[in-house]
Amino acid sequence: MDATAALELAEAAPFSAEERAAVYRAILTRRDVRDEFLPDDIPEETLRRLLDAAHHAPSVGFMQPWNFIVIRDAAVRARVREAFERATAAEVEILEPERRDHYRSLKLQGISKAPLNICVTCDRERQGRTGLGRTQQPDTDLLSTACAVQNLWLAARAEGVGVGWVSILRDADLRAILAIPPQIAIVAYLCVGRVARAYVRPELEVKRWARRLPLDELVFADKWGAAASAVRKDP
Ligand SMILES: Cc1cc2c(cc1C)N(C[C@H](O)[C@H](O)[C@H](O)COP(=O)(O)O)c1[nH]c(=O)[nH]c(=O)c1N2
Repeated sequence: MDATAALELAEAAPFSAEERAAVYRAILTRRDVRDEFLPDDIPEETLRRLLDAAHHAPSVGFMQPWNFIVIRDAAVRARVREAFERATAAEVEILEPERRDHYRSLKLQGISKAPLNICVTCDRERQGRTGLGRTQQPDTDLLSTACAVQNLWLAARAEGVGVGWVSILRDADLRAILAIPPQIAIVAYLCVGRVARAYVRPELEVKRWARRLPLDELVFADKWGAAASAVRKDP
């Protein structure tokens, strides 16, 4: 092994029971927040920690393809909100007729209520047109950016900050409103703000739109479709 690199290895022992519990608590109680935002601004230090958590996500070839457009301007958010309304109208049209009223009753964004919005983008050419790990799987830059979003989302939970991901937005609308150049992909539009309360279960489950699938039906052993009885329910 490269002796200089070996000097950079540090112990990677398991966390203490308390630390582990905190990590799993963040994972299990993270929610997509739409309506529980408080109006208080997020302190700069907190925002910086959230963005730094995102920036420490894994990325293909250590590409770090992300950028974060932090949006506080109410006028910009109002334009995004209008774009959301247009996109919702289009989405409702393609739903089965019997689900349309249910869909319309759901709250699916907090664009104006949250004091802060963040648009997370992916520069698809940050390391040239391909790069380590992307030759066969070119979309791994987008997947890396999604990892950054998840890091931010989990860190936000620990900070008492709610995050809601809004994808009911036409790419062209967001691109025009935020002046995003063509080679940059839009990955996520997030509503971000302090929250005092959050749903215990996913809001879409509480409101009977969907339910959590049983994990056991999703885990296979060795090949697609083979039940994995070896994966125990209670770790
Ligand atoms: C890529 C992507 C895109 C969206 C979402 C999530 C993700 C990962 N979610 C949130 C989604 O509805 C939510 O994660 C699930 O319902 C599960 O709930 P919890 O996140 O566990 O609270 C979401 N929610 C919403 O109200 N409007 C939206 O447009 C979207 N879009």
